[in-house]
Amino acid sequence: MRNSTRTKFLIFGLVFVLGSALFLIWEDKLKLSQSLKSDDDHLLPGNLKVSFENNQNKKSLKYSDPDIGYDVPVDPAVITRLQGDLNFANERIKLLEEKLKSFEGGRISKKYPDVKFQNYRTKKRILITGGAGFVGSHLVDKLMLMGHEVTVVDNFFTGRKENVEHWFGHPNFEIIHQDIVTPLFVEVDEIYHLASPASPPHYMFNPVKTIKTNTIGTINMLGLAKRVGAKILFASTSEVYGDPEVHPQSETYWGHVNPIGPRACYDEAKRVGETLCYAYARHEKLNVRVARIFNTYGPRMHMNDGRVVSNFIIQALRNETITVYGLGNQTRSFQYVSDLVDGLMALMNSNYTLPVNLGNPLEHTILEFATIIKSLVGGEHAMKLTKAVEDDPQRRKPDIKRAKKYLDWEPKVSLNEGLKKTIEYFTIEVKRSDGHKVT
Ligand SMILES: O=C(O)[C@H]1O[C@H](OP(=O)(O)OP(=O)(O)OC[C@H]2O[C@@H](n3ccc(=O)[nH]c3=O)[C@H](O)[C@@H]2O)[C@H](O)[C@@H](O)[C@@H]1O
Repeated sequence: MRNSTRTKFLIFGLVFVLGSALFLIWEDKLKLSQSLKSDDDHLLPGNLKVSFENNQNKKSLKYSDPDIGYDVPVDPAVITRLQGDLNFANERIKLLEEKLKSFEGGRISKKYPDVKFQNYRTKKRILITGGAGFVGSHLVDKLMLMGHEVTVVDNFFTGRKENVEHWFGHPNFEIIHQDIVTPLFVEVDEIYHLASPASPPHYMFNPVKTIKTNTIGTINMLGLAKRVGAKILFASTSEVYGDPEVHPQSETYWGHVNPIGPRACYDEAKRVGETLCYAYARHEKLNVRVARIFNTYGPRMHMNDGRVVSNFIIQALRNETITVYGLGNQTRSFQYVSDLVDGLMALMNSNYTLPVNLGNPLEHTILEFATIIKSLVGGEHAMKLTKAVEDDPQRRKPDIKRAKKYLDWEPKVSLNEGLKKTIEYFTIEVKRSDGHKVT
């Protein structure tokens, strides 16, 4: 009796288990067909394998389980939608992979020029105001290659990020987007204070702003130098000599500036900048350097700078008429940017504290200069004499005896060599700005 009861229980149990299993399978199938009917792909169970089989023009879905195979008829619209979703997902993956690649290229595996190793005693922390500008960015390159820590501060009025972008992400490099008319707090050993618009059209664009940058901005930088005990170099200009009555101009000449003319915002502001430097030097024992920079040219000059070098080269490259202001017998002496950078560094590293002219004494009239550029660019270019510029200095040539004696510096790059490099640079810039592909 006992045994037959046990057997009955066993049979009952077996039937129950089998029944439940069959019910579960039926329920699963029901859910599947409902999910397909509901036309909602989010309900598709994860273990479904989609196989697009054409069976008498009907498409079917299958379980991925190899033991149990169901062919469930499905609406072709669902398959089309699934295919669309799959394509969309693949496109998104491709896009994300490309983004990841560019991110890695830009940040992680970026190649920098080889930078010299400096130990903690020789490595300097250097601030360059206007470091994204034409001269500033070449100075950045030189100091970075020497292995120093360089911080650039620029308001990007005439400076451009692309001038220094090759250093972005380097551990020795930092860039601050700020106008130096607002005080700046950084810990540095040396300051190269170059920030200011420099070409006549740029500095005349907003005269009051040019004055503020060279006065308030300079006070801020001198204050910073005082606070942190840094040495500071102020980028002054040959324009402090105005339209000179002494030729060539030596540092002992006090100049001939019209204090109320259109150039005064720059000339007089730079003169006040120098005055501020020596007031701080006398009263605050600040270690100052003053460079009087003469006409400088080279790659990274602004295309719309309006200066004679960029204007003439661009006009020649575009086969436009070369515009000579006035009679063209005014003179200038042009130095290549790498010579200037060497001079600035030599001055900073010297013990000489009075102003020093940095320029190339080779003097040309503007007409001669136009002819030189025409012959280097090649082709036939018309030349036109246009209205003279107000207060345009008529003669300019640096006396560089001081720089030779105290800095052991003189320019090395010939006009021919420097202009060829500059023309190469502008050839690419002109193509780019005219919408041509640059290879
Ligand atoms: O480097 C210097 O010593 C100072 O002088 C230059 O000012 P400037 O000499 O007037 O420079 P440019 O604008 O290049 O003019 C040079 C001469 O070429 C003439 N010029 C300029 C442009 C042009 O299209 N045609 C032309 O004949 C000007 O009238 C001027 O006589 C710079 O612009 C200043 O930043 C700098 O401080």
